[in-house]
Amino acid sequence: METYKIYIDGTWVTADEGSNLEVHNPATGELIANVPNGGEKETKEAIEAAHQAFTEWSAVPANIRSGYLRRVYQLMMERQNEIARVMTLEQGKPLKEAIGEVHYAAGFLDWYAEEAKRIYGETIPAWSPNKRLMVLKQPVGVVAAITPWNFPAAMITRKIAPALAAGCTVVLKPASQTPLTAIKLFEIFEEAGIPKGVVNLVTGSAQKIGKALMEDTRVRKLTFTGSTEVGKKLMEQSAQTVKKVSLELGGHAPLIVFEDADLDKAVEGALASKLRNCGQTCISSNRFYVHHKIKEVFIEKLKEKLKDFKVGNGMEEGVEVGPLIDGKSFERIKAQINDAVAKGAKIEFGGKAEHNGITQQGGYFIVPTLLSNVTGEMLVTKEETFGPVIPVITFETDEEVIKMANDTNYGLAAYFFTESLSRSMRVAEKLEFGIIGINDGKTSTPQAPFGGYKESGIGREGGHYGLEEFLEVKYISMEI
Ligand SMILES: NC(=O)C1=CN([C@@H]2O[C@H](COP(=O)(O)OP(=O)(O)OC[C@H]3O[C@@H](n4cnc5c(N)ncnc54)[C@H](OP(=O)(O)O)[C@@H]3O)[C@@H](O)[C@H]2O)C=CC1
Ligand SMILES: O=C(O)[C@H](O)CS(=O)(=O)O
Repeated sequence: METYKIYIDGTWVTADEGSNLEVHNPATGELIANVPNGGEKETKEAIEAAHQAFTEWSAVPANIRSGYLRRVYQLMMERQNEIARVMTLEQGKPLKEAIGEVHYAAGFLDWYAEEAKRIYGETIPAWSPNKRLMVLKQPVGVVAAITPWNFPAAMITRKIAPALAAGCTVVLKPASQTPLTAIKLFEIFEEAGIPKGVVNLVTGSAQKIGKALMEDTRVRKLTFTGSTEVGKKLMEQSAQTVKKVSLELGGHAPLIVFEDADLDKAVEGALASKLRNCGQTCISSNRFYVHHKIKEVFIEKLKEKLKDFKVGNGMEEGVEVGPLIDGKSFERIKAQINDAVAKGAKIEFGGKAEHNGITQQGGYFIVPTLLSNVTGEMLVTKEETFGPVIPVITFETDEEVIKMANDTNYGLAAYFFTESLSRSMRVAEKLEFGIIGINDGKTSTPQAPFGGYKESGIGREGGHYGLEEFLEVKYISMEI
């Protein structure tokens, strides 16, 4: 069994106490690797390394920084199969989807290699003839990045690429379920020649690492993707030293199928948004609002398509829906299905929780489950599902469905299908979500701003917006 190391100040090291964290394959339950169980000591060493490296790295000319990012992009694309295989082993997503994520993740390096060269300031016409006013954009400093297990590569590069482009240095804590993909990326950062201390990787106790990062005044920025619950905790902790924060948190996306929708397009978009990563994404549609006049035909079309989806080990050819990440997720989703049925929902497809039992060398699989007769009292319409469950709720008027769609504390993504241009603009403007898909269930791309309203987060990642999160604005007034 291989035991990996963490990367601090340009060196691969073990954890001081020598203890390790186990990494398991969610499709089989088997132990696949050990990684260091780092804590306060390793985190402080990583912060010191990033702090020492910041002065030099922030002074590296933008085109040189851009060159480093471009090299990382090239290496990621050259090693995409190796990275994808590790990702499937530790996270479970089908290999084809893992390759797609590596391309998505590398796309942030490609985009920010260019953005690094365009961090413009400005001059402002002064009101006094003997003054000159200007604005500089400068890197915020040492960045703490904490990432989730559902996109083990993309959530790292979506943070590290703009941070390095801006001239910041980084300490990363990846999710404990998926550290191996992070290690692969740091091998590439090292191979690309990124100077020591600029990027640092610590695996281990979330609480200890998080506390050390949040308490340290040298850390000037927190960028986090994960649950709203943890995001709130980190936001509280970062307030003690007034860190800048970017938070990409939970979601509960509505997907609306209007009476005039192209139903084949709607079915395709619904399944794309729902079954990507086995529904374990914050922008997965969680509530399917279907106009009452087309509900039956929509459900029949969905059922026809669902029959084609093969559930299983992501390493197997043709598998399109892998396992859930762990037993906790499995139990939550089973409870949501059982709650819905107990309150009158009908299982139109799936519902079988194929639980081989992780203790008996099995994984946690749930057949994509289509529920009809769903009402607002059911857990599936309130709690983030993070799994392959499709609850269908009917509606009659535009006003009614917009009100239902907005009735959540989340505000990350929303989708709707209609062939009407005027309805598209009216509904898009009224939906209280940061990401809107119109006849489109696959919205994520490196060049666009990703982020949410309300308790889905603060700030944006991707596009030129993502760079601003790592920059300070300095105003200079000069008397001449
Ligand atoms: N917005 C999004 O993109 C995502 C949202 N989620 C939501 O979060 C739920 C749970 O998923 P999960 O990955 O466990 O998300 P968490 O929010 O629990 O974990 C996300 C990251 O935060 C770390 N973390 C957890 N607690 C702390 C803490 N107190 N201080 C510092 N870091 C901490 C985790 O480390 P460790 O792994 O060591 O616990 C992990 O690296 C999902 O069911 C879903 O609802 C999940 C993934 C992505
Ligand atoms: O599309 C994406 O980038 C992911 O859905 C991000 S998240 O689910 O981890 O927020």
